[in-house]
Amino acid sequence: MSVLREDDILAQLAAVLEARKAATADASYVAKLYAKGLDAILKKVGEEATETVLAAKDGDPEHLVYEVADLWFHTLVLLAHQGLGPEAVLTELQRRFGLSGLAEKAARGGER
Ligand SMILES: N=c1c2ncn([C@@H]3O[C@H](COP(=O)(O)OP(=O)(O)OP(=O)(O)O)[C@@H](O)[C@H]3O)c2ncn1[C@@H]1O[C@H](COP(=O)(O)O)[C@@H](O)[C@H]1O
Repeated sequence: MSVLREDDILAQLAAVLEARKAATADASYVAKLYAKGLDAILKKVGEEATETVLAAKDGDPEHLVYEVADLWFHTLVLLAHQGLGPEAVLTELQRRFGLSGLAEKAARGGER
């Protein structure tokens, strides 16, 4: 069974991110990011991660949700740029589901 339905917002967004690979940079934020390249995308992911941390510290749930949405969005752009989609991450989370994080870490023999 697929981890993602076609009408799921993640699947719809992933389809738009794929389509933006053929778009011109002046008409689309995503196409502009693709044109800037991997380092620019990674910079946005780093910025949004920092903004998520700051939002969590300020205690406003709406602000936190807003920043996590920015972070998820930019990680989806990163995945698309690397030829991947959300289904790869969801499949990995599904594989881990029910596995104790502590047991998994012990099986690895400590830190990764
Ligand atoms: N979900 C998003 C989304 N979330 C955040 N953003 C953009 O990500 C940027 C967040 O960066 P910042 O908060 O740092 O704001 P900023 O100063 O404007 O950003 P920079 O100029 O520094 O990059 C903003 O420009 C937001 O508009 C998004 N841009 C697009 N999408 C989705 O992607 C689709 C395709 O977008 P386009 O390619 O622009 O049509 C859209 O229809 C949406 O569904």
